[in-house]
Amino acid sequence: MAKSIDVSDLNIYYGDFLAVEGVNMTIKARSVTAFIGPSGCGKSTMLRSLNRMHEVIPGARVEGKIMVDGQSLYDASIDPVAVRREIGMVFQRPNPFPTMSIYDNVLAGNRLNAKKMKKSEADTIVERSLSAANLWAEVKDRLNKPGMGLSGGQQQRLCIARAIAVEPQVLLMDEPCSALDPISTSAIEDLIHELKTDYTIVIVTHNMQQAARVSDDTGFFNLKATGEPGHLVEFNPTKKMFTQPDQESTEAYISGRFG
Ligand SMILES: Nc1ncnc2c1ncn2[C@@H]1O[C@H](COP(=O)(O)OP(=O)(O)OP(=O)(O)O)[C@@H](O)[C@H]1O
Repeated sequence: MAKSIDVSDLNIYYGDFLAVEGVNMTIKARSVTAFIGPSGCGKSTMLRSLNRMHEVIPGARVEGKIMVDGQSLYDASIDPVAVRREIGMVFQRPNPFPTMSIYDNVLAGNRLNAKKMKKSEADTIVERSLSAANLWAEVKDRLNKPGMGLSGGQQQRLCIARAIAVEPQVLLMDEPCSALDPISTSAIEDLIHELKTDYTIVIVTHNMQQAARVSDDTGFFNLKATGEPGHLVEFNPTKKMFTQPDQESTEAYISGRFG
């Protein structure tokens, strides 16, 4: 199910503005890759280019190549809607659909994919997804209650359940814990650790400790100067990155000397 992603010579634009320049990296299947770097260096932009969410913004485009298990993501024959189904996304703020029950929230993506489901099939998907998101035990007796009635951390796990209900190959997470308290953050980090046995996970985080705790590989992005495009300074196994980085600027950022 999980897929690897090869990025080569990637430039990412908003209209004429080159936001991210010249990225090369390989994201391994069944692993967690973290993107770190100071504000505005293009981490979220980079993440959104990996499931073609970037181009939803008028004028936004990419140059270069992204290969997902050998298939070109931006090939003319590829349907971006299908890509977004296979490469799911979890956002900074938990965003359950406010009028839907917990049950219906989990199934929202499956229902968008149109085909009619039997009740038993739907029940199975709901239980499997909520269990995988470590939320089943907490909500199994109130599946028909509103998703918005859950705590922030539970809502974020509900959003992760919704993302995995459609059985994606890759999960992109854009600062998934930034709106959560430390206990909920720890629950999500444990979950990320478990999910990587089945999924390729890419996470943007401002939290160095979190990157060190959850990821196998880390990409450090930076700006050469204000107004310049963001670029990938270093991409290495997280252990190496946090103990013996290749670049001085990585060390300065990680040790809190800038950004
Ligand atoms: N919709 C947009 N239209 C135009 N420019 C944008 C848009 N979104 C982001 N940018 C610009 O692209 C650059 C990279 O932004 P991005 O949000 O990817 O950075 P980031 O590293 O994720 O920042 P942060 O850590 O603050 O979330 C910035 O200069 C930003 O102003």
